Amino acid sequence: MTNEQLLEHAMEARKRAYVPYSKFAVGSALLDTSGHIHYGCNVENGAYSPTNCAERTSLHRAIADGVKRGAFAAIAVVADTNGPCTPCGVCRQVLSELCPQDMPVIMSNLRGETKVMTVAELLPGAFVLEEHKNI
Ligand SMILES: O=c1ccn([C@H]2C[C@H](O)[C@@H](CO)O2)c(=O)[nH]1
Repeated sequence: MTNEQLLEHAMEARKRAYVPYSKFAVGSALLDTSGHIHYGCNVENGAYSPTNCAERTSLHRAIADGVKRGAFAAIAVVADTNGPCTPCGVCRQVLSELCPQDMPVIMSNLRGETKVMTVAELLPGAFVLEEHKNI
């Protein structure tokens, strides 16, 4: 699976975004170590705070589908941004807990401007539970 292919899946996922409030559609595609892809899109809510970002949608969906913590290979994120779309702070924390620290996060926009950073690069000094520190 190339970065470009995973981004194509994120573009597909983006079409499913539920964004009546911000109108800002985000798509993600999360590749697990078995080769399965888990789609994510942002899902907003009239009470605002229940809104879920695309990245967390795909991560939580994968966990609910039985993927274990750490068994992820890459995630692609795309939105109509000026530069590549980067995950918010909350999503960085969730990525940090569930994914390998060296996992690539492939960020892009609709013009195909792409940047790749690892989970650790996106959240230096992340909060880590004591029981996760030696894993
Ligand atoms: O990386 C990001 C940044 C924002 N959003 C969503 C949250 C909200 O629905 C909308 C505007 O912030 O975009 C994501 O899904 N992923």
